[in-house]
Amino acid sequence: MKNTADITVLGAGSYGTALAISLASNGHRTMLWGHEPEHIENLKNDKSNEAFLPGIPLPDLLIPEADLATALAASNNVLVVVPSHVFGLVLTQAKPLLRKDSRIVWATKGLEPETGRLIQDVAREVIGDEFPLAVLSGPTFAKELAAGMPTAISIAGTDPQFTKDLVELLHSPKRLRVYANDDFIGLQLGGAVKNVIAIGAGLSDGIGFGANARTALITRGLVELTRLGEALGAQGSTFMGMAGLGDLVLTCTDNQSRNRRFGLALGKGCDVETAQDEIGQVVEGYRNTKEVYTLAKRLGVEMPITEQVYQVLYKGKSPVDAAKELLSREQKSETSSAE
Ligand SMILES: NC(=O)C1=CN([C@@H]2O[C@H](COP(=O)(O)OP(=O)(O)OC[C@H]3O[C@@H](n4cnc5c(N)ncnc54)[C@H](OP(=O)(O)O)[C@@H]3O)[C@@H](O)[C@H]2O)C=CC1
Ligand SMILES: O=C(CO)COP(=O)(O)O
Repeated sequence: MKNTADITVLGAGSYGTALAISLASNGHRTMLWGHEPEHIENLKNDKSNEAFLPGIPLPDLLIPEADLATALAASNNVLVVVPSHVFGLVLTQAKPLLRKDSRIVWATKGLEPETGRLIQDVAREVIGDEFPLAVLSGPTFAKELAAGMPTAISIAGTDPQFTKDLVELLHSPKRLRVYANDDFIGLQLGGAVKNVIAIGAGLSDGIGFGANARTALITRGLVELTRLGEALGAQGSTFMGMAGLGDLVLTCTDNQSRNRRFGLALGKGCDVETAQDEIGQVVEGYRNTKEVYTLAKRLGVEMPITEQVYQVLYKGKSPVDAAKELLSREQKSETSSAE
């Protein structure tokens, strides 16, 4: 009993801890693995994750664990919640320690560094095709989820039984509503592209533009996401749900979003490094912008907002010049399928 769990969470940052708290609060024994033994010791001693979610108590059923082998032996359900740029690395470390019956779900939002591949492709390359896979995606700030505030999320995967079991584990009538979805690609892509648009919204607000500009960015950002998603085989309707519109509205409008805060700082004249240091947690959109831009170019999909955010982050363009370029684009119909 001591070393078994209903689910193991890999990644003891803000979101991994929040999901582990949520699972444990549902009455499930949940092991939470983190790669820094000192951090895990602090979790055990403080009975909270003061570094990432200060003041929020860890339920008794949440067991912090520093040993990856112990964590992976404890349960066949493995929820990976590390930043996208280390997802492949963590899964590679996990691979020889996985059980034969392991099932892998991730809440990571992003694409593979440099190539812009979906996380599912990274997972398949590392562990092969035999393990059931799933993804969680949607508008879920870690702090609110951890505090038990009402939240909704979507889930999709390759194996209906795994998806059903995950809904059972995660769903709570008091705190977390989980929607099953059959668009595995769409859910992954939504979580990555919204990071880029949230930076764009932050840039716009940082410059001093108002609600009109922010809302236009959300609306046209949704069009960009849908266009890229359909080119990848996702269903357009997915993006009207939690993993599209939901996460875009959340992260483009609320300063809990690190991507939005990053854009805000840049819009006010801060440099990339200082803005990242001040946030002190992962800003997925910084890398994701390059990845989404690369993917869109490869597929020949027009993504003008992404293109301008890319120019600001990687080509030294000023946020004001980027905004001017977006505004001065040629007139077009709102519903045209091309740009
Ligand atoms: N926070 C949120 O509200 C939400 C986050 N997400 C997604 O969840 C993912 C994780 O983000 P989040 O928890 O917020 O990020 P944080 O920055 O809060 O935490 C990241 C965690 O990953 C750890 N980590 C870094 N490198 C490695 C590694 N090589 N091996 C193991 N662990 C590592 C960090 O450890 P260390 O501190 O030692 O570097 C840290 O504990 C991201 O893809 C994010 O987009 C999705 C929805 C909501
Ligand atoms: O994905 C998130 C909420 O759904 C978290 O957003 P940030 O990574 O921008 O903080």
